[in-house]
This record gives sequence, structure tokens and C-alpha cells, in this order.
Amino acid sequence: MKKINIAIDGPAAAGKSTIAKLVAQQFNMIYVDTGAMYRAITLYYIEQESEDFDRLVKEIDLKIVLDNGQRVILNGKDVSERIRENDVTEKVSYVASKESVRTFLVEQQQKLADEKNVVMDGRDIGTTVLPDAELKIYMIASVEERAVRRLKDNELRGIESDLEFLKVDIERRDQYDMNRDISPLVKAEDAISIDTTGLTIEEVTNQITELAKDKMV
Ligand SMILES: Nc1ncnc2c1ncn2[C@@H]1O[C@H](COP(=O)(O)OP(=O)(O)OP(=O)(O)O)[C@@H](O)[C@H]1O
Ligand SMILES: Nc1ccn([C@@H]2O[C@H](COP(=O)(O)O)[C@@H](O)[C@H]2O)c(=O)n1
Repeated sequence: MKKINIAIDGPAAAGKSTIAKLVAQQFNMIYVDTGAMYRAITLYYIEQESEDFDRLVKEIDLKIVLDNGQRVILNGKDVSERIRENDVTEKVSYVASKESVRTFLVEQQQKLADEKNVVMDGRDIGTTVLPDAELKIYMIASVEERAVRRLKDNELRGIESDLEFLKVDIERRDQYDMNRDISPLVKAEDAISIDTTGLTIEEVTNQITELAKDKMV
């Protein structure tokens, strides 16, 4: 089978990471959640209380440990759980709009995908990070369904949340991500749209698996 890269983009809580992980398992590919990388820099920004992003990225040693899932190590410390907390979620889109942050991370993401065999999810994977990816998916779902999914997710992680707040936060983050100057969230021209509203995780995974098989021959 031919090695390929798969790019999965879309708005917050559309199901990108869940599905990307399952597709990667199916084909023994590497799964990379790029949102976690932006979250790690945001955590450092919060800790440092500095707007000097050029300096912040120079001080960061970011390691992505790709085992069963993905661990994020920021300057030697495992922050995989911490970066999911509300203070990071609130500020991440602001930090992700900064040019030095995006330049720093896009370079790392492209290196991870250099040898192919990667399923990478984010906001600019099909447009900027991997414009030559063999398969590009643009995943969406209604904001109501996304908020309910995130609520359940947060409950499992022990993060306090409220459905109305989540809806507002998801919409706020989407607007910010779609309207920033650098690499805004937009469907790549050659991406295939999948609306996951009302679909099960298994149904979405099967759809993408079939599309990927066609690209591997
Ligand atoms: N098709 C689906 N049906 C039901 N629940 C789903 C579906 N896809 C994902 N979920 C659930 O929705 C939640 C959010 O999914 P996930 O974290 O994968 O979204 P995401 O697009 O990666 O979000 P973000 O970009 O904000 O990190 C998870 O709890 C996941 O189990
Ligand atoms: N390729 C990407 C990935 C993420 N972002 C920004 O990070 C935020 C958090 O991402 P999650 O997937 O963990 O929700 C997201 O809202 C974007 O602001 C990005 O810009 N590019």
C-alpha cells in the first residue's frame, strides 16, 4: 500500500481528533493533533505573562510523543491534561493568530509529516501545513451537537462546564479562527466536506477509511 498523508480540518469539537486517531490506528499511521501544540504555547504565554511572542517561541522546547495517542511535553513537563483546561481554551485562538507562533509550529508539523504516513488534524493542515496531502477532509457539525459532545468530553475529564457557555465559546473560537489574517480556518479547495451531525463515530471513521483506501492503491 502507498504511504499517504491525511489532513483533517474543521471547526472546534467537530470530531477531528477522535476520528483522526481511529483512522490512524486502522492503517498503522501516525496521528498528530496540532491544536495541542497551539495549546502548549498558550500555556507558556499564560505562565510568562508576556506578549513578546518572538521571545516565547525561542524559549520553548516542545516535544510531541507519539505513542498510543499523543503526549505533549513543554520544557520537560508533560502538560497533556493541563492544556485542556478553560484558561488555555479561552486564550488559544488569540495566541494562534500570532505570526511567530504559526511559523514555529508549521515548521515542526511539516517535519513530522515529512516521511508521509501521518493523519494530522487542525485548522490549516490542508491549506498551509500539508497542501499536497493525498486526502483532505473538512469536518463540520452543528454548533448544538458540538457543544453537547464537548460537555460530555469535559465531564469525563473532570472539567467544569456549562452547555450555553460551551456553545458561545465554540462560536467565538470559530469566528476568531475563520477571520484571522494568517492561515484562517477555511476549507481547502480540494477537501471533501463531511457533516458529522447525527452520525456516529464509527460511521464517520468508515467514510474516511474508505476514501483513504482509494488513495493508497
Ligand atoms: N460522530 C460523532 N458522534 C458523536 N460524538 C462524537 C463524534 N465525533 C466526535 N465525537 C465526540 O465529540 C467530542 C469532541 O470531539 P473531538 O475532540 O474529536 O473534536 P475536535 O474536532 O478534535 O475538537 P477540537 O478541535 O476542539 O480539539 C469527543 O468527546 C468525541 O468523542
Ligand atoms: N492547525 C491548527 C490547530 C489549532 N489551531 C488553534 O488552536 C486552537 C485549539 O485547537 P483545538 O483543536 O485543540 O481545539 C484552535 O481554536 C485554533 O485557534 C490553529 O490555529 N491551527
